Amino acid sequence: MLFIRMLRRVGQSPACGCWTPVLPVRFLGISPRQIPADANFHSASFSDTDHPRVLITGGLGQLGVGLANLLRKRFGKDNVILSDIRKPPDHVFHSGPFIYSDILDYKNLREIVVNNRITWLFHYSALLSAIGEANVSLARAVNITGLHNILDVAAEHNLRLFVPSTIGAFGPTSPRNPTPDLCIQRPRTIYGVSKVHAELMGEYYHYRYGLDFRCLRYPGIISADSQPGGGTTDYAVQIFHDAAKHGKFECNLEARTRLPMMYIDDCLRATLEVMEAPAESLSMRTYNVSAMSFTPEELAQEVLKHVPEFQITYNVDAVRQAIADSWPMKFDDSNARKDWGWKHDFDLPELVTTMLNFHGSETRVAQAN
Ligand SMILES: NC(=O)C1=CN([C@@H]2O[C@H](COP(=O)(O)OP(=O)(O)OC[C@H]3O[C@@H](n4cnc5c(N)ncnc54)[C@H](O)[C@@H]3O)[C@@H](O)[C@H]2O)C=CC1
Ligand SMILES: CC(=O)[C@H](N)C(=O)O
Repeated sequence: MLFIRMLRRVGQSPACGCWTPVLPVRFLGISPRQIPADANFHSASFSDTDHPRVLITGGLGQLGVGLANLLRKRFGKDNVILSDIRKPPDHVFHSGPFIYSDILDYKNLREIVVNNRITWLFHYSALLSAIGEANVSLARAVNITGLHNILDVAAEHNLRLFVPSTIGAFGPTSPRNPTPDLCIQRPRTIYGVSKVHAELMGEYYHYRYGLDFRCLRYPGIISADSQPGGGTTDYAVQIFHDAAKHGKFECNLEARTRLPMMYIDDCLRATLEVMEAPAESLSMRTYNVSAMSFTPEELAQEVLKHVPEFQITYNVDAVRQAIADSWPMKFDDSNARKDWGWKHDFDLPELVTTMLNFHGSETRVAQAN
């Protein structure tokens, strides 16, 4: 009887159309994860004056360390825990809290969340598009089973959860120029399939259990001081290194392949902004974000303005090319701009100047030593 009375209290919220989480998830007979009866339900929330306690999974990849730096500046060093299954380099280990966390180990995840009173979770662990095609079963485990663990731990402990999606969540039957937020999504990679799954599961948990799920579809991200982890857009990172060091670059995509891209500072700022946006401003839970779109040929032209001897040649990788040909050429991110004021800072000329300045100064230091 008690259970039935409690169920009756679960209502429809007029603002978001989602189920109000009157009941802790474990009281619903259809809980996302069976929790032992004696377990505490940690509805860890923080007041506006407190800082969130943050966990970043998969934090040693291309994006995680930069995100930790940004969040630590905002919330304090000790409030942001970086985690991964790999051993951190010295400078990362000494820059703030680091912890081992395998997202496939649910008990380990729960222990970390409880012991550290985590309130915000940024879920960065994944196998990217190209490496995912080379190892489908691992990609399925990490990107899909791992995500289920993350959703459950976030729902049980009332966390605000950020999961990045990607331009790779679209496929050849999606409109490609531009690609809106809502359209056909039939990706042909395990990476893309797992990211559509993440978008849908996150939104389901939001409407069903009241999980504060937030998701951005990132374009290809370009960073100077971190290496990409096996994606289709990796060429747009490597080109700067090779241009500064060798004055030439061999590209694994065709010259005409147009893809949406973004400088890492814009990407991480967008991530923090959507996490801090008032819930009422979010008309959706998954947004496209974009900054620029270019082809290898156009990028090379811009590099040439700074490195006059620069030469680009092409040695196309068939797997990556097929993936790129199925992805958006240009992203429509008007909803992000309208709802929570998204605005990028870096267009192609600023990106190229910034990247070459970084690599140029690194090369000069290396030559001097
Ligand atoms: N870098 C980019 O251009 C884009 C990235 N994204 C998304 O952003 C997120 C972060 O991307 P990157 O940093 O580039 O990825 P990355 O591939 O560089 O790093 C992923 C990290 O996940 C970790 N990992 C793998 N298996 C794990 C496990 N079982 N438990 C815990 N960690 C595990 C790896 O050790 C690695 O450090 C990913 O979800 C990715 O899909 C989305 C679009 C573009
Ligand atoms: C765009 C992405 O998601 C990633 N960089 C990849 O190329 O797989």
